[in-house]
Amino acid sequence: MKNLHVVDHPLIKHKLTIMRNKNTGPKEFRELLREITFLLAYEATRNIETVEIEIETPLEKIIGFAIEDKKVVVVPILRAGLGMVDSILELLPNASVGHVGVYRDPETLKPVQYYCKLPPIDNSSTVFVLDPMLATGFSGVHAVKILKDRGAKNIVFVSLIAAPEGVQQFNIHCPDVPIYTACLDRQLNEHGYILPGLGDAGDRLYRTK
Ligand SMILES: O=P(O)(O)OC[C@H]1O[C@H](OP(=O)(O)OP(=O)(O)O)[C@H](O)[C@@H]1O
Ligand SMILES: O=c1cc[nH]c(=O)[nH]1
Ligand SMILES: [Mg+2]
Repeated sequence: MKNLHVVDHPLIKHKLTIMRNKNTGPKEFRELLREITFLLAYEATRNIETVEIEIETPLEKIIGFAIEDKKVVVVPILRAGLGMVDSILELLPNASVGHVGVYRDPETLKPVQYYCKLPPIDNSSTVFVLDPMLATGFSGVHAVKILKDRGAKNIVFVSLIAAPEGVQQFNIHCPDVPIYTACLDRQLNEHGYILPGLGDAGDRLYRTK
């Protein structure tokens, strides 16, 4: 699974364990998703472009670096991806944000798109697609296809938990898209839920069940 980057860190493991606990409520769940996304983003943004800029310290002139975050587009997959946006924008304050609304048909597990609003994207954009759960991978691959159709060449997928089945979908359909995740879980159950997972991320964020 060469496109997979599991960000292995004690802070992430600790926070993810609290998120997985069925007794953790929505306030703490949302806070932890924001915190882990911040830590994942540190790794996922490792290759974004910088330009050299001249500045003056109180002592002398130096050539420093500035990130080119105006070329960055952040795309949460609704709904659950929304819980990751604020924290990545803290690191990339000038990024544009696009939204792709997709839910899984509970029978077929195929993605049903109900919304898409994207800023201008071209082959110089770096696009971070956000979704806490990569289960079958159908929703993620769907979002990546939309972005490629708009001209994106440099796409990074950021998730909290990935299933082997979802990583395999990416390997087949978009092997050029790296996946950054906090954990590779064991497998999917017969309803397409990740085991051990954390349940339905959207429902836990927004208390819809
Ligand atoms: O990899 P997949 O099998 O496609 O599953 C992952 C998708 O399932 C969840 O969305 P859901 O359909 O529950 O919509 P929601 O975020 O609105 O709850 C999750 O947030 C992902 O988008
Ligand atoms: O385990 C899963 C699988 C898909 N979507 C979720 O929110 N959780
Ligand atoms: Mg859901």
